[in-house]
Amino acid sequence: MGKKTLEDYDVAGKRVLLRVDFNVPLDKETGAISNDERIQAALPTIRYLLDHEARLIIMSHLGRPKGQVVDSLRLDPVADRLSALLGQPVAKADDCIGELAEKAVADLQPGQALLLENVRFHPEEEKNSLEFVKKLAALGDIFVNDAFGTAHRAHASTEGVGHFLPAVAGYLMKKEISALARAGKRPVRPYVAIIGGAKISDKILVIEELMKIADKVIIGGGMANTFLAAQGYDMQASLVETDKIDLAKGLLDQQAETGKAFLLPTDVVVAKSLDDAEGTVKKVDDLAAGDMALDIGPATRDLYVKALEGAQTIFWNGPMGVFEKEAFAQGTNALAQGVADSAGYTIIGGGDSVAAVAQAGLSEQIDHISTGGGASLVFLEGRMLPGLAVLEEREDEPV
Ligand SMILES: Nc1ncnc2c1ncn2[C@@H]1O[C@H](COP(=O)(O)OP(=O)(O)O)[C@@H](O)[C@H]1O
Ligand SMILES: O=C(OP(=O)(O)O)[C@H](O)COP(=O)(O)O
Ligand SMILES: [Mg+2]
Repeated sequence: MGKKTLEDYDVAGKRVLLRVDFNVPLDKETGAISNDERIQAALPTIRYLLDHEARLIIMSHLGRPKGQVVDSLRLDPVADRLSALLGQPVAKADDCIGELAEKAVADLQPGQALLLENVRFHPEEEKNSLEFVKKLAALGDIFVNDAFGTAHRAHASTEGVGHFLPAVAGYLMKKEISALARAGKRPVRPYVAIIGGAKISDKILVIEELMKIADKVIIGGGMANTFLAAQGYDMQASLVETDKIDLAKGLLDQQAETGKAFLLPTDVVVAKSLDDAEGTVKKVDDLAAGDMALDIGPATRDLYVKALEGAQTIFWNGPMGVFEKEAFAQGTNALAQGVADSAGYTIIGGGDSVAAVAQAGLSEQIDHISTGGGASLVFLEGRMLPGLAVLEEREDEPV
């Protein structure tokens, strides 16, 4: 990795400003944490810092509150879960800057932990505004970045503060980079990449690069709908990003020229509402008014699982459907089983994808479960991660 780590500084008594990605999936009905793997993944770093008598100040975002206070995205339940996992109290401040944060930091003793409120309640976080960065940085003496899942964002708490404090990587950051490097520059081939999920505008551009790097690209989930619309199918009420249809057309043209294997659904599971107890299987040219494509269909499932045969490297980000609802989880489950059965090196990344694989009970059979979806895609493309780039280089041998 070539970056300094938390072991390179004496943290005893110091105020350590730690960025983590506690953007955990929440149950759509109850708002409760539905999967806490992102919290668990940061525990080695948190435990090390507390054991070494740091005054630990933890920062994270949760969801996309767009610069406003959104009560359902407060971090109190996350502080409670972290406290339960650690077996010690975790204080919680109701803001990440200003008097509330400063007071909570001043009260911290060595070996104690504090979680600041959702950094995205301030619009300056995503803008990486200098004044906001300085306020955050003033809370700490050392910056540790363990938020691999957000390392592709150049935000105040992931990148900005790194310019004002000694800045080093945590254990999760280090582990993610070394595991993903195996699928990076020289993947063992055949290499199959699978992309699904809902963050279409964020991730569609990455597909162009993946089409160059991977031997086969499989598209499912919400991402597939925009491509199907680009092929001229009427996706009706499905999640489609209309302003990305032209981009998708361009990618399809490129694919036609290169002949690269690029798989799209031939059938989907549709429903009129997310609350429907079961969906209906339809061919992609057969959707009726009000139909939403919420999962890949059985023929597509078989096609995709077969396409994994013989793969030596598999990377998957983004569920094949709305797996949170049983009626639309079959595509994701079938593909998870296919990846689990593969003899190749397998990586599944993304906050929701990780939850989906855990729900399918298959996490143990995957070589690397990455806490980052967007971040691992950017890394595998060979692009720089701003949250990693800002960390100090090691002068001696790389770790
Ligand atoms: N066809 C679809 N229509 C709407 N949402 C979908 C569809 N397929 C998957 N999703 C949603 O995508 C979300 C995850 O997307 P994303 O955040 O990009 O993945 P990850 O967190 O694994 O990186 C899930 O909440 C899932 O319900
Ligand atoms: O959940 C995340 O990414 P992912 O859904 O791609 O895994 C990260 O916390 C980044 O969140 P963002 O995409 O709102 O910046
Ligand atoms: Mg997600």
